[in-house]
Amino acid sequence: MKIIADENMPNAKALFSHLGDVELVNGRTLTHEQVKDADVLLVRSVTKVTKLLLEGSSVRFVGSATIGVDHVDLECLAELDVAFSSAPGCNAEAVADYVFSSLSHLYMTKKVSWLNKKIGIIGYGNVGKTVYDRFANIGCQVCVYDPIKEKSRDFANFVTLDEILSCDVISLHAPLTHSGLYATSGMIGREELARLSAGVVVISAGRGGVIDERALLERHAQLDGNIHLVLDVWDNEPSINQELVAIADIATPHIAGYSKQGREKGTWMVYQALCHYLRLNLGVVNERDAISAGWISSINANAEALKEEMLARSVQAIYDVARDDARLRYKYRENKEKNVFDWLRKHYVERDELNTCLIRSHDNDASEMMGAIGFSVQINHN
Ligand SMILES: NC(=O)c1ccc[n+]([C@@H]2O[C@H](COP(=O)([O-])OP(=O)(O)OC[C@H]3O[C@@H](n4cnc5c(N)ncnc54)[C@H](O)[C@@H]3O)[C@@H](O)[C@H]2O)c1
Ligand SMILES: O=C(O)[C@H](O)[C@H](O)COP(=O)(O)O
Repeated sequence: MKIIADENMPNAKALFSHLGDVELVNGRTLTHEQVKDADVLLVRSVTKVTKLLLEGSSVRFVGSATIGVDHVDLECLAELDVAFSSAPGCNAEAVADYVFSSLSHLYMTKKVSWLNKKIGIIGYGNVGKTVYDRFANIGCQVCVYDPIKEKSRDFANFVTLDEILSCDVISLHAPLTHSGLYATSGMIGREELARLSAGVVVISAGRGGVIDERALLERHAQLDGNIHLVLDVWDNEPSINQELVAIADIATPHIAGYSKQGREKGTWMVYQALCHYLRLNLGVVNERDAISAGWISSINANAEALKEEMLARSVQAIYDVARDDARLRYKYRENKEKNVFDWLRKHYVERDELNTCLIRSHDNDASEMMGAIGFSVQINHN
């Protein structure tokens, strides 16, 4: 069996080699010629899986080690009778870590406070719910807009999009969709942006294309720059708008989900799906071996510090998003790589998730908050 896999898929050779010959390729530039005699195609979000790529090939199974599936033409796969599987939720914890690291950065560098503010989330899927639960468990006033999930029985504080737009922090976690009643392409346009108040924090870590970037630049100018932008996803990646980079508080190259565990889990989930498709017993490699435990470190929570500062400094000890923002700005300035955006992603130094770090504390309140924000917690009774 011939398996073509994106070279940025961690552990692909280690996991899939017992199933067939694994060839690693650049997913962004993949052609029909390269896949035509493959049986299995394993991709990440940079590969457009279309009729053009697959028609006339021997590919029978496509796996995407990602949460988002907007790069895959699912109708075409069904038409060609090609099985498909993605990795729902694989990096939801990583994206939530990104959100809280960004808020930590804004607090520590500009004293932008979020703890007692109104938080609005767009999209209540695996990522949105993880982010929502963290805010809710910390004790924040949090609401969510998800007109599709609202109809299910999930309990959450569902509100209108208008109400979300009046919040102090808005975090976007909807997929990119172009059709249907609730299509998200351009859903945060000029009209919606006009409703944002000065001082708002907007975090975009879902997909580029959900916010209208031109309108965002205009609104930023209208508010005299008094809007905090945290941008991980962009229109037209990998050629991103440098005007927008310049005004963003945090600009990163679509790495919100790039924790070591999140990326490995993506590969592992696709591996499981392929084994299932091939009707193979999954015993050959177990999950414990496929996903790193992380370097379990521990932090003593300092309950004396201000709560928001304690949270911020602890989060930053494990993942400080400023490192990714600085790297992006430096690399674009230096501009020696042909494709800075993809280079940064390919050479990303993964980080561990907050949950790989154990918080030790005598203080119950501090422990509870640290647990709520994503750490593992051990309460010290002596
Ligand atoms: N930046 C990153 O690294 C990164 C990492 C993971 C996921 N993502 C993106 O985040 C998206 C969300 O991830 P997820 O795991 O929560 O996906 P999911 O499929 O579990 O959930 C998506 C949610 O969005 C809701 N939704 C759909 N249309 C909506 C609309 N018009 N308004 C509000 N909500 C709407 C859906 O009902 C669903 O509940 C993914 O589609 C992916 O594109 C980005
Ligand atoms: O959808 C996802 O899972 C994320 O956006 C993912 O982190 C994208 O990473 P890529 O596949 O582009 O490496």
